[in-house]
Amino acid sequence: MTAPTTAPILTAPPAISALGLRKSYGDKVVLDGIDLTIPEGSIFALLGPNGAGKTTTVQILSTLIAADGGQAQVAGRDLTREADGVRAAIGVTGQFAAVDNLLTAEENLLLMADLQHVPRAEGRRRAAELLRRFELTEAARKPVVTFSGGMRRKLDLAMTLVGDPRIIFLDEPTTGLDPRSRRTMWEIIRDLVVADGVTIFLTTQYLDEADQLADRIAVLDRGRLVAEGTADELKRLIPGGHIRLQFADLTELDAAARHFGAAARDPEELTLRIPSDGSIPTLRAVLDVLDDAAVRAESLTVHTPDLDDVFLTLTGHGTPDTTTEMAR
Ligand SMILES: Nc1ncnc2c1ncn2[C@@H]1O[C@H](COP(=O)(O)OP(=O)(O)OP(=O)(O)O)[C@@H](O)[C@H]1O
Repeated sequence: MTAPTTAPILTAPPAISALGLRKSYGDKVVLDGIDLTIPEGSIFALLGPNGAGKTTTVQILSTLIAADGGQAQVAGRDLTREADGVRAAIGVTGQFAAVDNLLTAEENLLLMADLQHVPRAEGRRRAAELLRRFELTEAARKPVVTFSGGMRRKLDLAMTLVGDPRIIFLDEPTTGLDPRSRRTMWEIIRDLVVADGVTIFLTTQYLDEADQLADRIAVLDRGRLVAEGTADELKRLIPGGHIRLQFADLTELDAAARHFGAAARDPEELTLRIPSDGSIPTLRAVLDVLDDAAVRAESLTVHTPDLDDVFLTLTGHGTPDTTTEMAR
């Protein structure tokens, strides 16, 4: 037998791992056994509707509250036995933010640097760098109370970064922001991973946010993870694809509808929605049927399932807030 010639593959330990996390408030079970493995240098999204248990998960993993059961390691440290070590490695931004509205942006950052025991000169340097990076330099000396929602979120995140954390928890980082500010936040978040190699654990109610940002997504519903994977993997989990045919008038629509038994007919929109996997043979078959029947469609679009479909299928309910926000 010859000795192996290749070096053993060293895989980095996960930034966050959890097994069987549980939490109840009185009779109400909020987390019902959550397992997570999040690799270093990745963006993980915990996606769920209001009240699903997202904030509770962040609060437990960031040592703010204790779980009733299960175990977790964050930055290689045990959550309960080495809580101080966990705190030193993480930053938390979100619904329980530390921004003081009466102070200026700069004062908030310097205060945070002080609290983190960053030496005075280094604190000033980091504050200036963060203000520049988040395009807050001009507003640096203004009280935060005058800031827009987007500026406040940026400052909140900048304050988290003063301590140079390796793992960042972002609890609903773009809730309530207008579409433009959301895009800016997304760019900042992406850049953190690319430029600094940090790990990001974000919670969101927005399917498009998880789709845009996350390497992996877990869907949380009523305290349980109902699915986990990349956005594409999740989309593949479910059927729901269809071909949409648009017609010029009701006569053409009705003529077509007679040939597609399973199709949904929408007389107002003058469309026919035919369940389909979107493959070439099924497309060809649809076009052949239309040709044979001498029916003319104005346009044809193929719809592959998106995260909305996944969410609906997995949880049995939609995310009304998401729909409202995305429709703005
Ligand atoms: N301190 C508490 N005492 C009692 N119930 C609580 C407490 N904190 C959270 N809950 C309940 O636990 C459930 C999950 O709350 P959590 O804030 O984790 O949900 P979420 O997914 O973050 O929702 P949202 O998107 O609305 O922030 C909710 O029903 C909430 O009312």
